[in-house]
Amino acid sequence: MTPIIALDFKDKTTTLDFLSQFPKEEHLFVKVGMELFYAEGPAIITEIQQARPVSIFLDLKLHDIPNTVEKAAWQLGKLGVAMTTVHAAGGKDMMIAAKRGLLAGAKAAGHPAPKMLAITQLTSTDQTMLTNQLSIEIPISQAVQHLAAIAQASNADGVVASALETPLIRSVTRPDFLVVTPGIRPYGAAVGDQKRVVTPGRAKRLGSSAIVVGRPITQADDPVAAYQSVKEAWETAHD
Ligand SMILES: O=C(O)c1cc(=O)[nH]c(=O)n1[C@@H]1O[C@H](COP(=O)(O)O)[C@@H](O)[C@H]1O
Repeated sequence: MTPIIALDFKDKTTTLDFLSQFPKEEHLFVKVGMELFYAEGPAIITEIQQARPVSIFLDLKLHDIPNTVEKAAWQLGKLGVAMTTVHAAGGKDMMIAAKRGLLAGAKAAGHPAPKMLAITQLTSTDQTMLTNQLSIEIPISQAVQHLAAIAQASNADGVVASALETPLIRSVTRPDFLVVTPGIRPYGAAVGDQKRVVTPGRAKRLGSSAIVVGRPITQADDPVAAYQSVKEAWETAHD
């Protein structure tokens, strides 16, 4: 998979202006998150699909009781996106219900079902926060590995985690299980609110299935050049 660009923009105009810089021949993989989806609603998915060749990762991180999540997932399954997210912390019943909803919604709309990824521990979480705020006493890598195993047993197609945890996740999951890794920072890039960061080349070497990159591309002076540089580092596994 090519690097996934996080379209964390405030509205449709900003998003389509950003995308218009990229050559149409380039098939992009982009992520629509809460900010853009809440601003524009489901129509933003079609607008982006009509604007250029693209695959869409719709990242709304569902986390609620199983019945509510199943019904929300049914709505998302109808949209024709490639991937979507739930929180593994919602538990096994919730993830199984989410997958059921996605499959049924996609079937009703005649689309292939989106891959369901489970969030393990956010890349903005560090050990101090895990221990002091969430009261989880085990090492963060062990917490992530545990949630990945639960996610696989709950019909998830993969997880979202820091690339630092990919080898541990791979040790307890099947070979085609997806490990999608945000918190990616090329050397020298501002880390911002991320805690567990990795360069694109190292993420590849650690075994990530795909990387998610936002601000290092979207806030760059030349986003197309920044994207090409991330893509090259990812493809060659060099930094
Ligand atoms: O689900 C995600 O994509 C996600 C999970 C996670 O643990 N950490 C994380 O940063 N993300 C998302 O990945 C993107 C990272 O953006 P940048 O930090 O700007 O590269 C944002 O859209 C986050 O919402």
